[in-house]
Amino acid sequence: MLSIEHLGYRYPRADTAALDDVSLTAQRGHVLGLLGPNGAGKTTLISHLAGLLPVQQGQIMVDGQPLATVRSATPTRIAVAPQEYAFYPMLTVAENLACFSAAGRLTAAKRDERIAACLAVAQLERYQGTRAEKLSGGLKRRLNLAIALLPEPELVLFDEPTVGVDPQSRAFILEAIKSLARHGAAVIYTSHYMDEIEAIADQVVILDRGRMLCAGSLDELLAQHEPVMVLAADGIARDALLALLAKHGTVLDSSGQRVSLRLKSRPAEVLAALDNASATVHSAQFGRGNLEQLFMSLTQRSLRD
Ligand SMILES: Nc1ncnc2c1ncn2[C@@H]1O[C@H](COP(=O)(O)OP(=O)(O)OP(=O)(O)O)[C@@H](O)[C@H]1O
Repeated sequence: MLSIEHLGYRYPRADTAALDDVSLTAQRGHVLGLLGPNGAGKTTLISHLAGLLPVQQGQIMVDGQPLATVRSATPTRIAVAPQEYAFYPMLTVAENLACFSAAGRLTAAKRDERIAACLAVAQLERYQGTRAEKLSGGLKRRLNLAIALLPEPELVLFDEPTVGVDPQSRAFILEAIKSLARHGAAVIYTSHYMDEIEAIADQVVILDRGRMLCAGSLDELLAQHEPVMVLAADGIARDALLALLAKHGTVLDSSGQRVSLRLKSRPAEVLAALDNASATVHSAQFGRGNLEQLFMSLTQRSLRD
């Protein structure tokens, strides 16, 4: 449905590009997860799709037509749930929805139907009469979600919708977004939480400093990389432990005697080497890595830096 080709963007007077040669596609019925640390370019990408930034380099097409053409012909096909709260704080939940549905040029009959449906999706029925400014952080995010969904968009963009949200609302928002894709929308979801991307995304793009590091399904991405071992050992000095493990792979992360290692050797060889060095292994897990470890192995940095 959406195809971005070789997108590049540099903010006025910036030294480096915020986006550099980014190409991706988003399909109906799928969630595309855009994972990257602070400053990776996620918001810049979403801002392009929201029509807030002009295309400087490359192109963005929706069903074969330039995005700008689609946006001006049928603006409601694409919706954005931005990072900021996008509603009127002084109005109640119901008034906000009425106001945004009027702005979305829905017919009166359709308007009532959509308001009811979006209240239900965001489970905000109980809060219809509450002024938006009085809602908790999680409920405010849910109001953002309800407003974004009012016009039944075909492509929905979520820019870190769970920032500052309690765990219950977070789980709820993720589930609502997944169900949106199940009902046929194309969804782009940005986050710097790898567990959210792992939970929600059918396809994953990892962005860093404006560039795409890799793209594919979660399984494809994780299968391309060597397995990871996470172990805790003592009876051996930390420096000696790290030096020993460095012979068997790349140390991704370590804290005290707990180490994550991208393996080059077989796990049994690592355990035998530790045994020979009189180390006591308290726990060892072996398997494919996660997105955080993949990011670290590609950049030698943490997603959370
Ligand atoms: N208005 C602006 N003017 C100049 N540079 C900007 C502007 N907005 C963002 N940038 C820069 O562009 C780069 C990408 O920023 P962007 O906000 O898109 O990243 P992000 O992945 O959304 O980060 P975060 O997770 O912190 O929201 C960063 O280096 C940032 O400093």
